[in-house]
Amino acid sequence: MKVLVCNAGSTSLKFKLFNMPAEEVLAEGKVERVGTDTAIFHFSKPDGFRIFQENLSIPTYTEGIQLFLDRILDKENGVLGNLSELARVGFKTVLSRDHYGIHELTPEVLQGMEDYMVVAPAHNKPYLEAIRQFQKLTPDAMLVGAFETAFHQTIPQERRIYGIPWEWYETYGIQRLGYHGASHSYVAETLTDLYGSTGKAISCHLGGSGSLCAIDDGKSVDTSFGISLQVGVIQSNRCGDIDPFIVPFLQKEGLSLDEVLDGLTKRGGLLGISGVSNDLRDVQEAADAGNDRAKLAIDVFCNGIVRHIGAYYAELGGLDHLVFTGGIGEHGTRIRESVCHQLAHMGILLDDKKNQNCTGANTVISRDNSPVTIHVIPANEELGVARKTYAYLRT
Ligand SMILES: Nc1ncnc2c1ncn2[C@@H]1O[C@H](COP(=O)(O)OP(=O)(O)O)[C@@H](O)[C@H]1O
Ligand SMILES: CC(=O)OP(=O)(O)O
Ligand SMILES: [Mg+2]
Repeated sequence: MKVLVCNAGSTSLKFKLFNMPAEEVLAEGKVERVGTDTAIFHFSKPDGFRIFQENLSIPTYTEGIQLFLDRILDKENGVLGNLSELARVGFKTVLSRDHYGIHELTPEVLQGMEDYMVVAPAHNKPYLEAIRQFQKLTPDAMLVGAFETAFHQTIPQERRIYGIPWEWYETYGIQRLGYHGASHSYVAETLTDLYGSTGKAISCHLGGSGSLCAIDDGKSVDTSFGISLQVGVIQSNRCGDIDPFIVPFLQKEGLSLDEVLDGLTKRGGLLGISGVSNDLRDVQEAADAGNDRAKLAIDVFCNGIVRHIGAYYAELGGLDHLVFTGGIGEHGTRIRESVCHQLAHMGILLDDKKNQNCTGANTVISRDNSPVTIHVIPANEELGVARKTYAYLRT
């Protein structure tokens, strides 16, 4: 059965086409910097066929999806004769009111995504667009959503509950939910495959969005995202943790709620502090050229990671593995260096050479005598979604 997985990230669009249940990858594609004129397209097949294009104008996710579909349908180098060969399309969806785990994307589930648009605007919007595009393009395929919150259901209540009136929790379900479940669970599975158990681990998924997850014996026991994806470490253009009273204060100063939300969700984070870009590569380049705000943005980003690792170390009561994953986790050599050097006193001892030589593949980058083993594990969120999409039984 051919299963296509669509991972619409906040800055990127990733696809993997699987032959299931063999888990054979027939083709994969990635569009980076969606929504810009400097988008980058990668496409590859197991036979070695590769495409790499830079400086493309990809204003929306719809264009990015079409770019990938054109490639898989290409007469010469494609892998499908027709889109009707796709039996199922799995989406790494974020959240839908009252829906956790794996669901067929029925009108009710899509309505639940609409209902929660306000807490996940950078994610539910592109997913809804992508899902509607596939409803038209592949009317016979089953469309399935693997909602990110499922992995975090094991977080104990004292770390889920906010200090808010109890009826807000009961009436509106306001509590920490957590995201990046496909990535953090893949980290847990990979550590279990390598060591027989995760032990006490912290997974740092750092990409367009960033979240950390404390994992104890394979289970999520805390995470830095909340009910929304706006909190925790600073994100590429979202604010991360802030004092909630900034919102009414700015309103009182004359800004409308829409203006405040626009600032927090689109003009904050790395972009807001640096004033340069939401892409760490650009921010690093500016910092190297002497831009002080760019340097500060990187320092704030690293400090958030350090602070959360410290908190989770305390909650876990120790640490066996520290894992970096996601676009920045895999390629951000200097971010890993800065974070680990600040944590050497906790037994997180980086091998600088191994860190510099790491190409983003599955690698241990700690010193041989480091009490905590430090890993780079490339994210493979699509595999888990493919497995769940394939196994889904229509109810
Ligand atoms: N070589 C690199 N050095 C530093 N950062 C990088 C590098 N390559 C990618 N990144 C960062 O990774 C981010 C994208 O992460 P990714 O997890 O792929 O995206 P998304 O969050 O959209 O799913 C980019 O915004 C960029 O900042
Ligand atoms: C939740 C999620 O996957 O976010 P992103 O891809 O933006 O990191
Ligand atoms: Mg992502």
